[in-house]
Amino acid sequence: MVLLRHISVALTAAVAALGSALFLALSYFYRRRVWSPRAEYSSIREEEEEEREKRQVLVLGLDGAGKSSLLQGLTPGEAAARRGRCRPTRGFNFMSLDAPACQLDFLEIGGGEDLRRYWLDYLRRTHVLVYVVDSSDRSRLPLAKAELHRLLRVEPQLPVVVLGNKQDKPDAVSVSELHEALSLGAVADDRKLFLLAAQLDSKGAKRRSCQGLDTVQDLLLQLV
Ligand SMILES: Nc1nc2c(ncn2[C@@H]2O[C@H](COP(=O)(O)OP(=O)(O)OP(=O)(O)O)[C@@H](O)[C@H]2O)c(=O)[nH]1
Ligand SMILES: [Mg+2]
Repeated sequence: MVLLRHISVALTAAVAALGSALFLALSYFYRRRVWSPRAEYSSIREEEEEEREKRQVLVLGLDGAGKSSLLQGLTPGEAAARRGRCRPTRGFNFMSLDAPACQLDFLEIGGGEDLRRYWLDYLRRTHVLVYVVDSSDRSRLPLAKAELHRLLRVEPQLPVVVLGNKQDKPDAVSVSELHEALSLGAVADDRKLFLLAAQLDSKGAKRRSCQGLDTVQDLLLQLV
């Protein structure tokens, strides 16, 4: 009887010791995985870096100017096959471009009359404005100018790239005429403002024939 009691006490002690050892091992393991200050610090740093590397490019301009064509032209890979098949944007259109230094997030808001009232809502969150103009749409150049200057008044410091698109069309105005028609000379000297000629729709041809794309991309990477 006494022997049995000794064996039972010994077994209880062994189970208790094993349990404690297991508990200590598990606590140590989870403390290292969950609470390590170094791990927490590095995950915060990673999130911050991810956030810091994103830059938003807002793409605006009247309907039919070529905003979606710009986004398609800049999209690498599969989308290239769909170039030249743009439909009017009924809301917004988004595309990301991974550059070595950062991620460029392009956001196009449709240029139809009903959508233009929303343009201002997106200005404050953006790093660069790309304003696309149909250089051949002569009758609507005054409207394109009025809408551009409305945007410029709201964000006096925002860098702006104006693209004089559809330069392939015979009735397109030249870049200097566009400068005049859009009253770009009246824009404050301290604003970063660029006017580039472009031909963004290649009707299914390769990127090389979409004139202005590489220049636009390089310029944007410098501005953001
Ligand atoms: N000839 C010519 N056509 C172009 C050029 N760029 C765009 N287009 C055409 O113009 C039309 C309108 O282009 P989109 O890119 O859809 O215009 P958008 O500014 O996105 O228009 P919304 O989405 O309606 O605001 C399409 O049929 C394009 O194929 C260009 O450089 N030359
Ligand atoms: Mg569009």
